[in-house]
Amino acid sequence: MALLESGSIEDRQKVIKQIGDACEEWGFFQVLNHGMPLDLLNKGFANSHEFFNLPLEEKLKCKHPKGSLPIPAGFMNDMISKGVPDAKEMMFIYSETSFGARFNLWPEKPANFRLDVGSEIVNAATKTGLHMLGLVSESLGLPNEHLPALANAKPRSDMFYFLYYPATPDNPNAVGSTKHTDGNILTILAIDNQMPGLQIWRGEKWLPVTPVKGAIIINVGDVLQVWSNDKYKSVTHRVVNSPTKPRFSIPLLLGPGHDFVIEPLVEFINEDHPPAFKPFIYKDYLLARFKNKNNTSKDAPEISIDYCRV
Ligand SMILES: O=C(O)CCC(=O)C(=O)O
Ligand SMILES: [Fe+2]
Repeated sequence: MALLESGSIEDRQKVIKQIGDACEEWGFFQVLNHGMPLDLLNKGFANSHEFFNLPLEEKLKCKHPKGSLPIPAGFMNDMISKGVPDAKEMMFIYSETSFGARFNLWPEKPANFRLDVGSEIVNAATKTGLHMLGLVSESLGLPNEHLPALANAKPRSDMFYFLYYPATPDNPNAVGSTKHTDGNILTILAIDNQMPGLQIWRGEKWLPVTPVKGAIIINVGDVLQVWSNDKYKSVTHRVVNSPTKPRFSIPLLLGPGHDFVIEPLVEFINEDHPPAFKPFIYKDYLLARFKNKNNTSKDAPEISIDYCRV
């Protein structure tokens, strides 16, 4: 991304085209010189290590009672997919401008968690995410501000996860995040120490994403797939645990307005490309996905964006 600031107009166009090609072809890409200060990311991971290393009783102090919320906030260690527990723990935070901010639960330890994470880091990551969305907007031939403006309908639905995938020496096949697509617009993902484990589904097999030092990973979510009328792909991915090393990651799921109607944008509809999706209210989709995730039955159907197809 350094070329965006310092390069020629042609350099800038080259970077924008690379972003567009990656969104179309892979749904995932990595970015260097992304503008998210590395010291803030380090501070985020320092807080994450300290929090997840606390005794379980301490972490459970910021867990919402089951069923008390439409969508969870705070600590979670009992996520389950099709009857199999996810081998991970999570601290789930809504950004200050999100509809869910009032549900946040903050740990007492680490002492600075709320200040460091809740304000400074979340705000910087949101800014980086909106900046990336502006470039994605350009890559679709739209003005830079177009998609960020659509994303900005209040109240927002951004979600911020702190994820911890423990080492699983007794289970070499442990899966911390089971296969899914992201339901939001764009995900901005930081991975501590370039730990492997993230895989994307491509060509009928799992391909590893190998994190580059200092890079953040960006991936297309379902909403961007709908807005672009299937041009950009929200790609299925998962995370497998390591038998020897714990893994820490921090994704920001940049979402649209909670009450916003999502549908293919007119710019991507023409005779050859009629609307591929029916309009839907974002929160309805979000809630359906969460309910589905909490359905512990092995035969639960998977709610994906395909449910919204015409
Ligand atoms: O931990 C990761 O690297 C990715 C997690 C993920 O895919 C998600 O939370 O949606
Ligand atoms: Fe994901």
